[in-house]
Amino acid sequence: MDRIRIVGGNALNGIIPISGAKNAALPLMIASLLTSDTLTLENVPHLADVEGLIRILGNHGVDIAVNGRREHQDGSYSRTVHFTCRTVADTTAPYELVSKMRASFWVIGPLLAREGQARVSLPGGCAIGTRPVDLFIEGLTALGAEMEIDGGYINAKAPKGGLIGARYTFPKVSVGATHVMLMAASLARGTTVIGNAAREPEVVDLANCLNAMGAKISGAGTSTITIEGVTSLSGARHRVLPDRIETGTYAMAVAMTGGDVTLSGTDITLLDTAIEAIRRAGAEVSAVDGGIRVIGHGDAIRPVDIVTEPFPGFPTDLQAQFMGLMTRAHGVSHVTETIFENRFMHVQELARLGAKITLSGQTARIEGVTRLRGAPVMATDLRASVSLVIAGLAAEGETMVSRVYHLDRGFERLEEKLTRCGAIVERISD
Ligand SMILES: CC(=O)N[C@H]1[C@@H](OP(=O)(O)OP(=O)(O)OC[C@H]2O[C@@H](n3ccc(=O)[nH]c3=O)[C@H](O)[C@@H]2O)O[C@H](CO)[C@@H](O)[C@@H]1O
Ligand SMILES: C=C(OP(=O)(O)O)C(=O)O
Repeated sequence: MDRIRIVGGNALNGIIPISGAKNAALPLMIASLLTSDTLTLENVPHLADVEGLIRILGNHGVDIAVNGRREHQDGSYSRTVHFTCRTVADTTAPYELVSKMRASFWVIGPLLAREGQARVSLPGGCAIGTRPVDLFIEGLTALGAEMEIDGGYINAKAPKGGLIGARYTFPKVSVGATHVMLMAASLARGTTVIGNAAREPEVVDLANCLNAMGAKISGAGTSTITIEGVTSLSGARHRVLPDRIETGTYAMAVAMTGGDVTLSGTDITLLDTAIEAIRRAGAEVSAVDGGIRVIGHGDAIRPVDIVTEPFPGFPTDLQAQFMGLMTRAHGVSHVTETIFENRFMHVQELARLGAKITLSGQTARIEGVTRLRGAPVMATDLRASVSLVIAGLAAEGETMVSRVYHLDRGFERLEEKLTRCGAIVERISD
């Protein structure tokens, strides 16, 4: 199993190219199930989750052609992938595949809309909470589907003639359930109005792509989304939006190690709340042509309290990384997690590096320390693992991160990107 070895203490200087967003690419890829034409996606990141979903879509009958990568001067490369699902080969998404990645459960929306039925295993994904699927069941039921749980699977059946547009208001904001409702309602008869929809940029990206395919969606990015159903969707070409979580992660790394880094190919407006928190912590962050410039001052980090919330609030997917940053702040800060009930697995691992963190319910109290010391640590989930990497970059001596398969789900060429900016980071394959 691969490990990542980090020797901390170097400031980061240079350019880090930001990849296409994992959390946008996954629903966009799934949208290819809605049409018999080709959906072409540009800027698709090369990640374990994307490769996993390619296998899952293949099982449903999607032909996939990957165009070679093109290296750019800043070290970035773009991958264009063509997805064609002439006919759906199988409406079952089996446990062996779906249990590895939560987002693969979302195939339930397009399968139900296009084929009138789906049998999809209950999902897996990061162990950060119970992560139920009640909102998907309620939402699709509102569109007229019969939903039944049987042997660890959801059996979904559309009424004769297909799904029917309806008004449905989510009792709680869910990114995944909003994605699924957008895809399902696009091919329903009549108009659907979704209340309390997720407003994340990845939802807007999916809506834009579906509209390019012929859907009639308005209001994405607000809490009320209206979808006028159409009888069929066509192919389209769409560019996956930049990864705001990767952007925020590297910005926090620079804030922690010090240095001057341009994050290229990204957009500051995707993560206003996180940028504001990083600025309050003492780093200088500005929009520059084609990206964001971050100047960190390493030893002069100020304590900042944050609370995770659905977009546009502080993203839960940056909570662990921000806690890493706060471990070296001058003073006490508080990090409150409101989205997932078990997203503090990084706390005990950060403690191995010398961090002083105490937990009380959903709030962590972090007492900044003057220095962290390298140690062996274990990745427990995707974002927790990268928080250990950035803490390792700022720690004295060697940090060895094990179980890096978590990291490979969501961070493309992490060692390479950091090494190019002066960090000592290497992958050790045992
Ligand atoms: C692949 C992807 O895009 N994953 C992101 C997506 O996950 P995901 O779409 O799974 O997260 P949700 O927005 O659905 O979850 C938000 C909250 O709603 C709850 N919930 C959700 C569905 C449901 O049927 N019932 C229910 O109670 C969840 O347990 C959680 O407490 O949004 C999360 C919140 O921004 C991010 O952390 C994940 O990185
Ligand atoms: C939690 C995440 O992914 P997933 O929803 O696939 O578990 C994540 O991207 O941080």
